[in-house]
Amino acid sequence: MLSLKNITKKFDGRLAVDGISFEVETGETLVLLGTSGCGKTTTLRMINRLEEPDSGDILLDGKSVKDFDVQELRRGMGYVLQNHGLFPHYTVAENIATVPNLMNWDKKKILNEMESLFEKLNLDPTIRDKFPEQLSGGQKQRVGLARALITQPAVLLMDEPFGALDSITRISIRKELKGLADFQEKTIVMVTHDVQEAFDMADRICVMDQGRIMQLGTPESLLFDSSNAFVKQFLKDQRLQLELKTVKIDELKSVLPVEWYMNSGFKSGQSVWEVLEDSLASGDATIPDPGMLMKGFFSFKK
Ligand SMILES: Nc1ncnc2c1ncn2[C@@H]1O[C@H](COP(=O)(O)OP(=O)(O)OP(=O)(O)O)[C@@H](O)[C@H]1O
Repeated sequence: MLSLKNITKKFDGRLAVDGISFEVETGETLVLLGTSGCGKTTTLRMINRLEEPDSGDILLDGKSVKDFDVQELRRGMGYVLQNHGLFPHYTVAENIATVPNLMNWDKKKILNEMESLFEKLNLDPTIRDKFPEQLSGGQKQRVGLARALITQPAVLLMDEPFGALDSITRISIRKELKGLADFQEKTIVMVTHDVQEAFDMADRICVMDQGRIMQLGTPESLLFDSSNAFVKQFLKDQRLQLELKTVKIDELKSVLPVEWYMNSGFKSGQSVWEVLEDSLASGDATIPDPGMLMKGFFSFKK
């Protein structure tokens, strides 16, 4: 478990992070969400000591990060950046093997782990000997992820990891990652300013403004249980889509007619959004009456 306790950081006398506290459970994904300059990246960088807080403490499984050897601490935390952070003069294979080489892994183990990551991250194995500039944006980001994951760190820090990608690639990488067992087991802190991305990835979301936490909670609680004016305004433009993505079809059982529920081709656990999307994609309606579904959704919200 990762705990931040009353963390403060100033740059040139100005507070960038102002008394932040939160905990991230093992296996949980916490997303720091907020506009540019609200202190998300600084918060993330303090976790692996790329920045030092002015006050407060950060604990990893009960031990202050200050008491770790800094190299050892960073090796235990994968770090993924928006611009992938690959070394331009290293091949893909050399980039991914950087930390395993520092840890004196034998060549065979590195190759085996690399092969398995190529498969999991949908990377074409023929790019192994290419240099980053010869790759597409999506491939570079996948290589960046492979590099962060190869040593199986317990903690993964991700700073706008999909920010440089087009929206289609971004959505597909997000879906792939969320499906990976390696990913689900980790303690993850991810930074983004993209509201949809936060809602797609997070177990809990920490909305920040001017170095402070405005609200920290599940996507549901941010949408349906927020009295915070900043949070309301921040989610305003995308609220309907977020709500449709957050409410599960199973939750509408009590408000939809039984025959609608019985005759529809949805899978339990799908969000209302996914059911609508599937229905549109299939061409012939898999749900008998989409209007009925929307009616049910709005009456559920009341
Ligand atoms: N090394 C630094 N020196 C001086 N000021 C800094 C430094 N790093 C960050 N800041 C300032 O601290 C504040 C918070 O920056 P930070 O990068 O953490 O915000 P952010 O929410 O991640 O924004 P963005 O999404 O634009 O990266 C900003 O006002 C920024 O200008």
